[in-house]
Amino acid sequence: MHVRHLSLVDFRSYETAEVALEPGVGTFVGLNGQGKTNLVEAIGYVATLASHRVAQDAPLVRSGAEKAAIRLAVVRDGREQQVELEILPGRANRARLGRGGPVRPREILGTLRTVLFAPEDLQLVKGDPAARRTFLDDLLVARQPRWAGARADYDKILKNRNALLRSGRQGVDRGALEATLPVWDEHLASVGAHLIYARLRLLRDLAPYVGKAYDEVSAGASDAGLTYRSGLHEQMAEALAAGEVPEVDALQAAIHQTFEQQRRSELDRGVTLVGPHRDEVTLRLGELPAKGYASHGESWSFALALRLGAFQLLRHDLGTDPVLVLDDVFAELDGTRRERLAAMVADAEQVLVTAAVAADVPPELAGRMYDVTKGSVTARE
Ligand SMILES: Nc1ncnc2c1ncn2[C@@H]1O[C@H](COP(=O)(O)OP(=O)(O)OP(=O)(O)O)[C@@H](O)[C@H]1O
Repeated sequence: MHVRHLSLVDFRSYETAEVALEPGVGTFVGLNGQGKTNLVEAIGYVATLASHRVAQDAPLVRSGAEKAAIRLAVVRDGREQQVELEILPGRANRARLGRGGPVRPREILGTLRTVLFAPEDLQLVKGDPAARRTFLDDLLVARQPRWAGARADYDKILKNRNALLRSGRQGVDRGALEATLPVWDEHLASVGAHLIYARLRLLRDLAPYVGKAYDEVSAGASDAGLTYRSGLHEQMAEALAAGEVPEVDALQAAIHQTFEQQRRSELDRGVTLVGPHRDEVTLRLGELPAKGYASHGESWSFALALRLGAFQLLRHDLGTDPVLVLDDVFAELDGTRRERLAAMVADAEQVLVTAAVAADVPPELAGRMYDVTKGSVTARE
């Protein structure tokens, strides 16, 4: 798939922008702070309903404006679909597909698929477990948008269960608490088991692509791997770390069993200690964890391999390429990695690149150039 046109109103630094795009490579070039990343951030937002840079929506709206709008024309297998999103911080966003009436924002997920690689991705390797959980869960949704609903349900259940446990610490009658808690245990175990199951299947499918991408980026046989580390009881945790994918029922039973083991700690601490929100994915190079052991260059290669692995998995699953976005990454890579990356993505249907200096982008990947200067985007002839 590819984006044929991008329109912005009051998004970040843009009052308005109209950008015609083409399949193949498009490179946005401009000095720092001119608005290159803002363009690809808007495209990524339509694909994921989230920014790769900020957790809140307010910074996405041009300072002084009340709302921002992004409109895209997306082409898949020769058919074009219009998708429009209005961002209203503090309120529900509004979405529209084609010429139809408003739809719930979640319904536009799947219209556009993107894989975005940015300097922030180094945190996938060096950062906290939350970054890797988000990577995995975002990829679940990119693969099958219905997982967005399960994720939201899980977050709600977790919030309610935590509130109940906290109320226990604040002196609410423990009898009443212990009568209500099983209801939330049941909800959490049910949705949580499905989420863990989906993550395990995703990891199993993704790992070979990541291993292959790592070897291509680093030109070596490094045995890059992914391991699921679960807070479930010991026997189950060992099985999951070994790459087993149990049935949902078995995972659900394991969550209940671990709740029983952890009951006292949960009541004392007032927080849920069991479930997918406590699990983690570790990245390995051979037997060593990447975090804390990998060199700076190896960490970059791993981050890149995760994104390129995701790209290959989606390409295989969907039968069409997601739009690949390489935001500001060439300046971070050494010459060899730059060239290997360029060779690896050259056959993607659409690659959007941002760079402060055109010379950082390998010439074979430069494609169509766009100059970005404060508030305007101009395609070079
Ligand atoms: N909500 C907003 N309202 C107005 N301007 C904004 C808003 N958010 C960001 N900006 C401006 O957008 C600019 C940053 O744009 P962007 O991040 O796209 O830069 P860039 O061209 O990718 O730069 P670099 O090469 O440094 O990464 C900054 O000048 C910033 O002040």
